[in-house]
Amino acid sequence: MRLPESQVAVLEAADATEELTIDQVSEAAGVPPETVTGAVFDLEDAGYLTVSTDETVSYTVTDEGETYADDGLPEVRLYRAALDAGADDAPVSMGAVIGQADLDGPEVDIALANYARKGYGEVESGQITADPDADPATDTEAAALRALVAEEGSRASEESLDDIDVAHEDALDQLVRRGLVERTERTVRSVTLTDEGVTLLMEGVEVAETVDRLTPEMLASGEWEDVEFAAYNVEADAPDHRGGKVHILRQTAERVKDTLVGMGFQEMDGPHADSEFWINDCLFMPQDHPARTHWDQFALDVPPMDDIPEDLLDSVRSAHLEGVGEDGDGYHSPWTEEVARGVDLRGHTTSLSMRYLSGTEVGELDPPERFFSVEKVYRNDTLDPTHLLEFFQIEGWVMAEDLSVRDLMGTFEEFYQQFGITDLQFKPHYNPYTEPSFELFGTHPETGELIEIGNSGMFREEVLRPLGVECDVMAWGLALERLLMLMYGFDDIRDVHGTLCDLDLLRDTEVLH
Ligand SMILES: N[C@@H](Cc1ccccc1)C(=O)O
Repeated sequence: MRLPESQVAVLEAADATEELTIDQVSEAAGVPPETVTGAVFDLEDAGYLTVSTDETVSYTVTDEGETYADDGLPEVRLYRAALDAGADDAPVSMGAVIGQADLDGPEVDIALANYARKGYGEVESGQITADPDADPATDTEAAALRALVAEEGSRASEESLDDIDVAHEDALDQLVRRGLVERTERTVRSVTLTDEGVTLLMEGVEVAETVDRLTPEMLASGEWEDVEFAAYNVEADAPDHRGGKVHILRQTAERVKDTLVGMGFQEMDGPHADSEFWINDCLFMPQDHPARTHWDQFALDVPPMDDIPEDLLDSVRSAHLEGVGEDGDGYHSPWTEEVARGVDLRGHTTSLSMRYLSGTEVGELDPPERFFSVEKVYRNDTLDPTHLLEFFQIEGWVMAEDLSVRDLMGTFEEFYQQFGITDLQFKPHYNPYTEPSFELFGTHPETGELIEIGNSGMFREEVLRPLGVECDVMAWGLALERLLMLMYGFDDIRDVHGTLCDLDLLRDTEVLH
């Protein structure tokens, strides 16, 4: 029997009675583990080997963990110092106890974060108490850490931890969460020779000369006709290689751009830090509107913007003070150029729509016109699963004669359908700059919750006339991150942004065009 070299090496290294892991076979046969794995699958298919699979978990103590294994966990040190200071009798001042516990810098926070959780006592308004019944000797985290360090080379399998009687899953989980221990999961395959395998070896196997790639020389010489090619095993385990890739948010932004370009839109571009004039005043937002305070927007301490066209400044001021049209009425509140020229981080990209609609970016517009942007905006929001201080807005507008809300709804349906979202819901809404206005909702694929994905409406006269626009304009601002949530089913925006992001989600998600 003739077999490829790697298979012969594996057969010869394997045993009929003793299970050997791929690594052991690799070492014995002098063949790399990936090659062994490939050969093992082929030999298993041919019936010469059986393969068993074992999932193993191993734990490694980190440098920080090593330090605490020597010096004691910060919370335990705090407890001992608190006892020494008599905090089991009456509350004692924190400052002195921390000094005594010899905790420095981040250790103080770590001690405080774990002290009450583990029942060592309470910390309140600078005073610390110690529970006299708490016992550091029964601290399962400390015990698990010691046991792991005691294991040779700081490595241990779950079984050996069981033996040392500290394998409380919770304690290990906590240590992992605290960054004191790293957990590694691995699939280990082991092989044994089958009877057929033994028979085959006794009958004798020879190495078949196989060729793993076709070369120009082989083609030229005609040698390719006589050689035997090795089959590729596409199921073999291979080491993971993780290259860099474009962030899924960026990839989706690109897809959104392509989609809108396909729908006949042109892209807008403009400053992230812009005057309040373009961000708010053009949008008929009164200068004393609650959204125009530092609670919502980030004002920048920079010189005022001086290149706002004078005639526009006048027409917008007049819209605010006197209103637009015969029956128009302005806001009866102050309007100053000083406020209008102040510079903010834009809270929406509707500032770009104003710049373009006013004719200052691409000149006078000739309806029908369609523009969009997919750009970052900044808001002084409270961080939570659906809000960040910055996010991407999909801004867009269509300028044409006789538009109606049906056109707007139809546009959204066409747009979202291309991302597989077909269950849009619309809710009447209020914006100072659109009438009518409505918010858009979609259903989260995992939680089933309705989530807001955008805001839209028909720009009102008070916005359009000062800009010199005579026909209708329908417009919107959609949240790119929310679209992403509906597409990929994550439910915390921090999974894709910032330090808490879900790396597996970012690595494994494929954005298809
Ligand atoms: N500026 C709005 C979106 C919007 C744009 C244009 C018209 C209507 C609404 C927002 O940020 O929520």
